[in-house]
Amino acid sequence: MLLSKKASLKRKLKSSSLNSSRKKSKVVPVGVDELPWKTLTRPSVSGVEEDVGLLMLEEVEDVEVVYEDTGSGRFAKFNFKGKAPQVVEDTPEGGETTRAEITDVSAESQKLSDEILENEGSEEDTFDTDALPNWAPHTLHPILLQSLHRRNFTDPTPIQAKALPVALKGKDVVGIAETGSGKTLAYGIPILQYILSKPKTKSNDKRQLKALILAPTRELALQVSSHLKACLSTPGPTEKSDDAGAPRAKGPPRVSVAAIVGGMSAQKQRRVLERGVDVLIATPGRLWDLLSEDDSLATQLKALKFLVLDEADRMIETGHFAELDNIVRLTLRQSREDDNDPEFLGEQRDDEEREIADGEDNEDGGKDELQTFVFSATLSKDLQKNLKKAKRKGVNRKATASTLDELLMKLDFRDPDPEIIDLSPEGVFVSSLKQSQVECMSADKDVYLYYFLLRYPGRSLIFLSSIDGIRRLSPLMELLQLKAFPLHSQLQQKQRLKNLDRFKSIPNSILLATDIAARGLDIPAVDHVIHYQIPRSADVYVHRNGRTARASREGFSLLMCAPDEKRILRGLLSSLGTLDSNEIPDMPIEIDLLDKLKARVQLARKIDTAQHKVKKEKHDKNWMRETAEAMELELDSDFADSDDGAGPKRSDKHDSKNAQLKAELKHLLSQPLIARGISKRYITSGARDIVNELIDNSHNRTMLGFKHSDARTDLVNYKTSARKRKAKPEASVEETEEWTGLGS
Ligand SMILES: Nc1ncnc2c1ncn2[C@@H]1O[C@H](COP(=O)(O)OP(=O)(O)OP(=O)(O)O)[C@@H](O)[C@H]1O
Repeated sequence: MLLSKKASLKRKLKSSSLNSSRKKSKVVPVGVDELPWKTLTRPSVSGVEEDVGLLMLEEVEDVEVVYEDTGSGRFAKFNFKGKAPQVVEDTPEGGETTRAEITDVSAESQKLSDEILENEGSEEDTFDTDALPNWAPHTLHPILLQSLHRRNFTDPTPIQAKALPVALKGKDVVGIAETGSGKTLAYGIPILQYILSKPKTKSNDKRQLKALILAPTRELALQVSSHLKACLSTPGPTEKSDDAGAPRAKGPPRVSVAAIVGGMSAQKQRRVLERGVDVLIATPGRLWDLLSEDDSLATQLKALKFLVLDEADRMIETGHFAELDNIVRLTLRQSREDDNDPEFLGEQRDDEEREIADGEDNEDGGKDELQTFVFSATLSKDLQKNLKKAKRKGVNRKATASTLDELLMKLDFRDPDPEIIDLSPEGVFVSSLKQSQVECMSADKDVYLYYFLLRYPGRSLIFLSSIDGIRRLSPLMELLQLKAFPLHSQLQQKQRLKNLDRFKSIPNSILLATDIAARGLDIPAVDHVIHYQIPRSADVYVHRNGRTARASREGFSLLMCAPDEKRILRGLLSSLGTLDSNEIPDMPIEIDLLDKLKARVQLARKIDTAQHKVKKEKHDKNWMRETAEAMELELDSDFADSDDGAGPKRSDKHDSKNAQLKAELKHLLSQPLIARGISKRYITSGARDIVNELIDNSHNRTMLGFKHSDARTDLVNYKTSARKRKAKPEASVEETEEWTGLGS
């Protein structure tokens, strides 16, 4: 049961059953504020409940809620039945605890908690660093170490190992490292470390914004927020051996982290901001909307301690440049604002002048206070060079090479030489990623895709370049009994998060996504990334592929390339500098099975078209009827379409035809898919021996005749046998055969 104490603070009230010892306890009526609330560890997955702007979740046990109807409405009363809060246990044995006493104790408890907050060295603040020797050089706060330990992050990742010493010293950092390499904590830890090392906020003080993290998509912003919160969660009372479940002293969270994104209640987000947060993660669009109506927030931006641009290159691509530019301007200290004055643009300053200017900045203490981090998996080498050159020599801002250069030039880097840490792999892609391609006609892509999904079950993320494509493919997948969820910008935010969570939690599922899912999303164990269309740029290809093979896991990607896309693919891969399309191996496909799958796909398409037609007819008819009613017109008998009961309605006829088609598809789907060379009569007499596979249960469940194998292994085996075939020119006809396509 959820109830709200203050508008912004939600608490979970658990009216639990009493154990025998608790039955002896006195029942005491108390106010909601006086209950012994316990802070809950919140789930780390992004979710609707979690991220709507709540500061914390709390629960309380042993409370009976009694509703009382009075003349002025219905009121809830809370009868506390359980063991008294820790501080209450001091009441003399047998002495009856009155409501007034609890109120006093509650005030006492608040005082106590404020005192604890002022003192260093609470229980949370200890950690045996021997348990994490590889983090020891960074001397992190015990809360961070506890969290790293709990999550089994025994070593910093390479980008963390390089970035942390520099960032913790207060330097600006531009970090480039492969997808899934732990960039979030590379900038997140220095921010949290800084805040945790400051005196704790008293419960009545409004927090001042210390860090602003800008991310290109809502999902990424929410994910960063969950990631940082997970670093701050300390074990709950039940996890502590020295604490027999007694609630701990209540206090504000050590660090408050909030996400501000579009598609969610702006009202709630405004309230969170009014209360004050330490770390704000935002998409530029929503933040700019809120900034334009909140002067105090704009003032807080001026005094920021950290500014982070996560996936900076993507942010400027998505039409966010204007908002981003405006927000970055607000973070500038006075001296740099002058720099950005249009009259100043294009002027060159020599090194000496610049040093003097920097010195002045440092003296007034303004500019020195902001530390800037820019992180991405893809920041071009040219851009990095420009950044260095421009910062060192003074910049001719009119001559910047790209929009991103322009934006980066505007950032308030405190250092003339921000530390550029480039750990992008030589071959652009993580070594644990295997890439493959399949060439086919556009019209055949659905069949090839269906083949791949049946042959290699797992968690597959399919990228399409248009929302229409997703709308077309979604119902098709459903009719083919595959679990597929759409993700695109025209879905409601709640639906987007729900679909993402379903995809995360169902191991054998499919996400049909546009490129809003290409960047930053950390979905555990994505087995396959499939490019249904060739991505529009090399960066997008890198980031899409980065959704698999994360955090040293293995991953697989499949490019589906139609003849008219070959040229684009060649250009895209050559711009990556290291890859030629011939170097991406062809995925082996059992051509013989495609015909069987084709029949299913064609029938599913037919049903979908028919369903769509019926829906459209119904919609048009309703519209006509409503319009006619509104205009007080009578519809003619043709339009009424046998609705007078004289014959079957047209829609009924369509429905029964659809039902027939569906039954046909159901029958097809129930038929086993049997590979060539298998005898249906005597399984032992076919060219392929499948008996052993059936006995040891190693067969593919949907395609009889294949072992249960993964796409990576099949690709490697196929490559090896292809090499052997090349060595022996008498390759079998079967292996070089091509599918003739969907046809009519
Ligand atoms: N030190 C560590 N040890 C083990 N796992 C880690 C460590 N740091 C981060 N991770 C995990 O690695 C995964 C990837 O991290 P993160 O999302 O920060 O990657 P990223 O580099 O930002 O990726 P992308 O470029 O795609 O945004 C996450 O699941 C995270 O929890």
